[in-house]
Amino acid sequence: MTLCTSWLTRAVTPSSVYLQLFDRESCTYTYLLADPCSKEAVLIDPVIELSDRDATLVKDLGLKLVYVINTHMHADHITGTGRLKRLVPGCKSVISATSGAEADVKLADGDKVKFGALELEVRATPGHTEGCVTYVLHSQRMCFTGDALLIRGCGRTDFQGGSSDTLYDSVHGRIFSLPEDYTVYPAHDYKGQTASTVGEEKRYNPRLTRNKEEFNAIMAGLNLAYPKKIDVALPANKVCGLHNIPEEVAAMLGDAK
Ligand SMILES: N[C@@H](CCC(=O)N[C@@H](CSS)C(=O)NCC(=O)O)C(=O)O
Ligand SMILES: [Fe+2]
Repeated sequence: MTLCTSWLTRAVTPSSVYLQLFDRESCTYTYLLADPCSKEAVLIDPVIELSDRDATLVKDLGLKLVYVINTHMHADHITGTGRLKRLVPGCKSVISATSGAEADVKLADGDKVKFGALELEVRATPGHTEGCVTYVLHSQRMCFTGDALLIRGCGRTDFQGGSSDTLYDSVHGRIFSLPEDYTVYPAHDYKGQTASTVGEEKRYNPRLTRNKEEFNAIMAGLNLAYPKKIDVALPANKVCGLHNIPEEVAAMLGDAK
């Protein structure tokens, strides 16, 4: 396939634009995916403080942002979804219906998110939260696992309807069932890792290679501190990140109130 915009080379595979972006504060990965021919694009898991960065990138690359998507209702940062809707008029917010959050498009297991010639398959992968989904871009052999599956780890299961039993079944049934060469792109990494593969995680994930009983014990013993921003992030993320934005964030964003 010929590239429609050849100077997009740093971002392009033969038939898709793919960029991994990082938020140093929350260690969140945001992904920009686009069809280089139609220029239709989606953002997955944007962070509110970096919405200007994301909007500028979309503009610079000449992309048409169609959807701003979340893998789940985040507890550790405010989503950039609502703010991006203001910065890039016309794009729609997207999250799973089971997340309990408001959005223009509410997804269910098996739905497809189409942009240009590309398509994300929605796989329900609850357990970290009730509403977690994994987005699979089969044409590029990529999956965006949110906090369900992290590189050599997984999302915690101690709030937002989390359940280690459910998470174990989600990862084994809906992610490890993908072909082993599919690249795994998580929503966070705290150790500087960027991507993995289904095959690597099946072999080397220290939690999910164990049996379910052992996994449940590991998760019950994590003893993690609650995310610092959980009390502001959850109410804000219920409405696409546009509720009671902390003053320092609102001041930085200027128009987000
Ligand atoms: N210290 C951070 C929060 C870190 C944290 O709890 N991360 C979550 C994903 S964000 S909901 C998680 O599931 N971690 C799993 C793990 O094993 O670390 C903060 O204060 O924001
Ligand atoms: Fe999370």
